[in-house]
Order: sequence, then C-alpha cells, then structure tokens
Amino acid sequence: MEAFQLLSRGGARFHKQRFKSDVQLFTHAVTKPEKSVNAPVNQDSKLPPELDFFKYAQGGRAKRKAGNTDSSSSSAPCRPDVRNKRRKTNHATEDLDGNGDDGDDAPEDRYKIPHHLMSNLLDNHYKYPTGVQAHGMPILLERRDLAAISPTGTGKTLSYLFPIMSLLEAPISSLKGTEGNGVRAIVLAPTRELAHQIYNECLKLAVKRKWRVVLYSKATASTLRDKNARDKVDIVISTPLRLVASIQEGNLDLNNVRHLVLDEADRLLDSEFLAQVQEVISTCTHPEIQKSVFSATLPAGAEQLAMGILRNPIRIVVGLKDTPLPLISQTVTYVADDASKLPSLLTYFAQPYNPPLLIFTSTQPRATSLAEELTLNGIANVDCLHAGMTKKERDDAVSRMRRGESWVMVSTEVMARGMDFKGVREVINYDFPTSVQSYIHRIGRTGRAGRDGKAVTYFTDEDAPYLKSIANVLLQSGSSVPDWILKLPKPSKLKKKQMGKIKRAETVNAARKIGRNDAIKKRAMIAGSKRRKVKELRAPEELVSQSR
Ligand SMILES: Nc1ncnc2c1ncn2[C@@H]1O[C@H](COP(=O)(O)OP(=O)(O)OP(=O)(O)O)[C@@H](O)[C@H]1O
Repeated sequence: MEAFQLLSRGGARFHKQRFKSDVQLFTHAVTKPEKSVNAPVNQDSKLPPELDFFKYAQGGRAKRKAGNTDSSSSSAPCRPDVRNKRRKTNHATEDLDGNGDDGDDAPEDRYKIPHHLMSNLLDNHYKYPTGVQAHGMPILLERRDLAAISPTGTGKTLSYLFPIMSLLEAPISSLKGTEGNGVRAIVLAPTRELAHQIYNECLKLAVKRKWRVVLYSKATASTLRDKNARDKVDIVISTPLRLVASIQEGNLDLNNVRHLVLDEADRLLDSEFLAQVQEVISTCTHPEIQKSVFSATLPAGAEQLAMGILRNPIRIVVGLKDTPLPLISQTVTYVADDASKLPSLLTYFAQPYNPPLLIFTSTQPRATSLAEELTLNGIANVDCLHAGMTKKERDDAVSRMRRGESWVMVSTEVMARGMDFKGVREVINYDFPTSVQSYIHRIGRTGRAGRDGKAVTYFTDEDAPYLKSIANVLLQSGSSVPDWILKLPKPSKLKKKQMGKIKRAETVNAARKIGRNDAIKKRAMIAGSKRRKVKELRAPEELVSQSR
C-alpha cells in the first residue's frame, strides 16, 4: 500500500474508506491489504519492473526479485491488482484467474502493449518514466477514468498518449471488425499551439504504423466532411471551438470515441471553454468511453467540475499540488511602477544572459510594444507571439523558437499553458500574472524535463497587495522569500480576483508613444495640406468640367 500513499502524497486527501476499491487497485490486496494501507511512505522504493515501460522498451526484462530496475523514479505505485478491477479487459487476462500474479509480468504482457509503441519510446530516448507516467499510465491502461495533477514539464503528454494508443492497439485501417467507425480518441487542448505540439508528440509514437492522427483545423475539418475519410481517423487533437463548429454543422460524429483527454483541464473547464467542452463530451456517446483530465493545477472549482465529468475516477497528485518544481529558482523584483519596468529589463540585458528566455506581458499590444522596444534597444533575435497574430505568424514564431533562432520571446498568456521549448533558461514576468495558476504555468515554461530554470517576477506598487499569494508558491517550492513579503497581509478572496487585472498602458514606453502619436499627427497634417493644395490647383479645372 505504500504505493497508494505515494500517489496521494503531496496534498491529496483521499477518503480511503469511501474509495476502498480504488485503494485496493494499488495494493496487493490478496496478500496484506490493511497493513499496506498504513505502511509508511518509502520515497526510495524502486519502480516495480512491471510498470517500467521504458526499461522494457530497451528489451531487458527486469527481474523483480533482483530489485535492480535502474529506475529513476522514486515514487511509483505498486502494480494494480487486476483482481480488484471492475471491468475485465483483454489486457490483463493472464491475471484474471489469479495465477499470473507472480510479479514477473512485463507491461507489454500485462497490458498487451503493441511492440511498435514500445520501440518508439526508446527511439525517442524516453528511457525512464517520470512520476506522472509511472502513476498514470497503469490507471489508464486499466481503463479507469483519471484526474492527474503533476507539475509543469513532467511529461503528462506521454502519460496519456502512450496508454491510449496502446488501448487502441493499432490503426483502425489495420483492425478488422470490432472497432466501429469513426474517430476513436480525442485530445482537447486550450490553444492551437498546444494542440499542434501534442500532435507532434503523437506522431513520434505513431511511426512504423499507419496511424491516422489529425490536428483539427479549418483544412482538416473540411477534409473530414467526407464520412469515408472520417471513418479512417484514429485520433483527433483539437481546440474545443474548432471541434464544436464541426459538430454543430453536422460534419463530425463522435459516437465511436473511446478515449477523451482534457489537457490543461482547469483552463478547459473555465468559463471561456466550459460550454464547448460540455458539448464535445455530450457528443461522445460511446458507453465504454474513458475520460481523463490532466493539469499542473486544478483549483477546487475546476476539480469539482472534472469529477462530475469523470466516471468513478482515480485522482493522482504527483509532487505538491499547485506547486512548481524546486528546479525553478524563483525571485520577485520590485520595480516601483510600470514606467520603471523597461529600464530594469534593459539593465538586465546589459549583463550577460542565457538565451532563450521568455517574457510575459498582460496584453497583446504590450507584447508587440515590448518586442519592438527590445529590438530598438539592440537586443538580438527578439520575437513576439500572441493570439492577435495570424496563424502563419504564430506558426512561424513557434518554429523559430523551436529552431533556436529566437533568443528572447515576448508573449502573452497564450504561451503560458503546456508549451514545451526544452531549452528555455529563464522566464520573466514583465507584467504580474493574473492568478497563482497563471504564475505556475508561466514559470513552468522553464525547468522542464529535469532541467534547471530561473523565474523573475516584476512587481509594482500596484501589484504589491497580491504579492503574498505568489510568495506562498515560492516558499512551498523551496525558493527563499524576504521576510517583509511574508509579513504582508493575505489578499482577500475578492482582492485575489483582481490580481494582475490592473489597467496598464498599451505601450511599454510612454515616451515612444508620444513620439509615435506626434509622428502620426504630423503625417496626417502633411497629407491634409497636400490634399488641400491639390484641390486648390485642380479647382478651376473641375469647375470647368462640372459646368460642361
Ligand atoms: N520519460 C521521459 N523521459 C525523458 N523526457 C521526457 C519523458 N517524458 C516526457 N519527457 C519530455 O519532457 C518534456 C515535458 O513534457 P510535457 O510537455 O508532456 O510536460 P507536461 O507535464 O505536459 O507540462 P505542462 O504542464 O507544462 O503542460 C517534453 O520535452 C518531453 O519530451
């Protein structure tokens, strides 16, 4: 049972009596159930070999007794005891008679993981599972609904893609008969950029087989109007709005969807997306549908909604809930007022710095303006990305960042969720984030996949009342906080709602704005006087022609 406690450590409050069957899922209930429930957490426990998907992908069969799984994960669950499963699946038939439980089952035997998926893991250098993968994959493979909360950059994408593709077994085009017609899995993400990134991850697992994975867009939606084309699709990755548009036009049926994932679930369940997400869910009518939600943050309200959507779910929290990894060293910097931010940033750039870095502003015009200012001040390879740009501009900006051509990316909240640029060394919150969740996701663009990172947050006098909320996150994740910040009063609930919603100028350099406005006025005046002169010159002629 040690494993169950590992799953729930870090803030998960689990009603063990109420969810007794779930508790049993993570214990060798047949042997010593009660004792294991109360066993102390062993942080150093090795990953049970049967969960070590990655090790098996390398071809070696770890021996349980030898205890040398070589796993980097120190917090893995015990193997689920399939005898406690509610739904029997093909994937563990060897255990259903109770004889196969000798501890030596390879995951590919236990769950019938297709060989090509295992070898694709290795080809992509995924050697060891991260915490959320070790915990989450077996639950999904057992066909249970799942709510998984795990810090940013810890590999949540793979932890759902791998089991889903495993359960789908093979592309629909190569399966005969039982799989029905139409899309079999859907992944929803809040931004197009994130959907694209998930699509690329999915393609990495799809090589060697003819999986039909579709990144839903205007163009692909149009192709899929044809039912024959639709019937050949395995997995759709989309933003909610795009999908809902096709559903409402009657061009997309989702009654064959067996797996639905909400990535960045708390964002998808907030008021902006909720109705669309609910519409997608209600269109997925397959009785056996498995749903799962993933995020680094899941505030109480979103969690309640998520639990309402999931059926008999298992909830796992890896690490501390709503807390960034200690890999990210976080600081806050006082900058008095908005006008002082740009000089502070330019002073920072006057020192040697480690690109690439990511800077967050609160609005699109401010992102554009800051990128312009930095360029005008001689900072090399500055780029900008926000939702006001065209699709092509956004795609190009992401590509430049991925190729390492952008050293400084100025962006808005659109980049805060899920985007994985491995090398980002530092995040600067030029404008204060609008919530603790926004802070956690923004700074989570650095310190990914085990790398170190640095996060700096500028705060002005106007931001000071909200500083305590951020300071608490710093403290929880092991960064030091000056005493005076800790002594600040906690903002009230009402006050918290106003966090970061300060009205800021559209441009980050008021002086340049005046200059630009003057220039615009001057241009208008010159143009006006030119037009007048032309009119005066033409007037006699026009009068003549009119009189004709
Ligand atoms: N087992 C693994 N071994 C090595 N690298 C991994 C492993 N799993 C995932 N990664 C890498 O870790 C990085 C972060 O993964 P991913 O984007 O899935 O994180 P995430 O938890 O979804 O983050 P976020 O909360 O920001 O969305 C990616 O570059 C991915 O390739």
